[in-house]
Amino acid sequence: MYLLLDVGNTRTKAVTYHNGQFRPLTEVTAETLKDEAWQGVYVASVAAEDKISLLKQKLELGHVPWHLLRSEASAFSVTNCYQMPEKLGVDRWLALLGAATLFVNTDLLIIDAGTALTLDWLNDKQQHEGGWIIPGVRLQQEAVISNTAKVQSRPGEANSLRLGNDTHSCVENGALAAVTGAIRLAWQLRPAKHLLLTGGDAEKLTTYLTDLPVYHDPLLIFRGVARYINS
Ligand SMILES: Nc1ncnc2c1ncn2[C@@H]1O[C@H](COP(=O)(O)OP(=O)(O)O)[C@@H](O)[C@H]1O
Ligand SMILES: CC(C)(COP(=O)(O)O)[C@@H](O)C(=O)NCCC(=O)O
Ligand SMILES: [K+]
Repeated sequence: MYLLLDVGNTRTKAVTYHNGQFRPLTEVTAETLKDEAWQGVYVASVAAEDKISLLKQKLELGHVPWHLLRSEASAFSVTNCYQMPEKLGVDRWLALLGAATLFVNTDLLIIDAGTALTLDWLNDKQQHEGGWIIPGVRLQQEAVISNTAKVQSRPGEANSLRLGNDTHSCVENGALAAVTGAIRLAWQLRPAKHLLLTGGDAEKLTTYLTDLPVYHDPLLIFRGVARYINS
């Protein structure tokens, strides 16, 4: 049994991996992990470096081998287009590797709706063609709130594209419009066979993209991690 961790800028997601099966863990504490004989911990982290050593201590898993994954120029017949490949967020790299297990040699637009919203294109030769990074749904709201005097709102659950009629609804719905608008522009500029969506806001966003071939997969990054375990 392996423990897989995806450490993002907002929260840490965890799954167990055994015989090709993923099982999400809702609680990740020393107490909930202590009874398992872990074969290894695989970590995809875009957080500050010191966060991992703290996590290792906190989870009391110092005796288990930890593997910190890094973005590469190429692996598993997938290529990374960055001139400095290690600079591509490892979550984005693993999402590309995960996507290529679901749809082999297929044009894909891969979107991770996390703290930031990342959009990456993978072509049918499994070459990463590049992408975009924009503020995610919550950051869109925070950007306006923290840089203006009179938008005294608080980031909330953006749940509608209707025209707002007070500051709060204008900020919330505007954030959703910015994100879904960027996704639609991405699709218009360069459509693909499928639009793969993952991340904390993925489920919410699918509601506004029902006319596009959206494939929602909460495990996308972990599918990428599993390729390193199986290799
Ligand atoms: N239980 C939750 N805790 C925190 N954020 C959540 C939760 N469920 C959905 N979200 C949404 O997910 C976003 C973070 O997505 P996530 O993929 O976890 O980010 P990251 O990978 O950057 O840590 C938040 O901005 C929030 O809108
Ligand atoms: C773009 C990201 C911040 C997204 O991370 P997240 O919002 O999901 O926590 C992360 O992939 C990252 O730090 N990337 C490094 C820069 C790059 O990908 O070019
Ligand atoms: K992420």
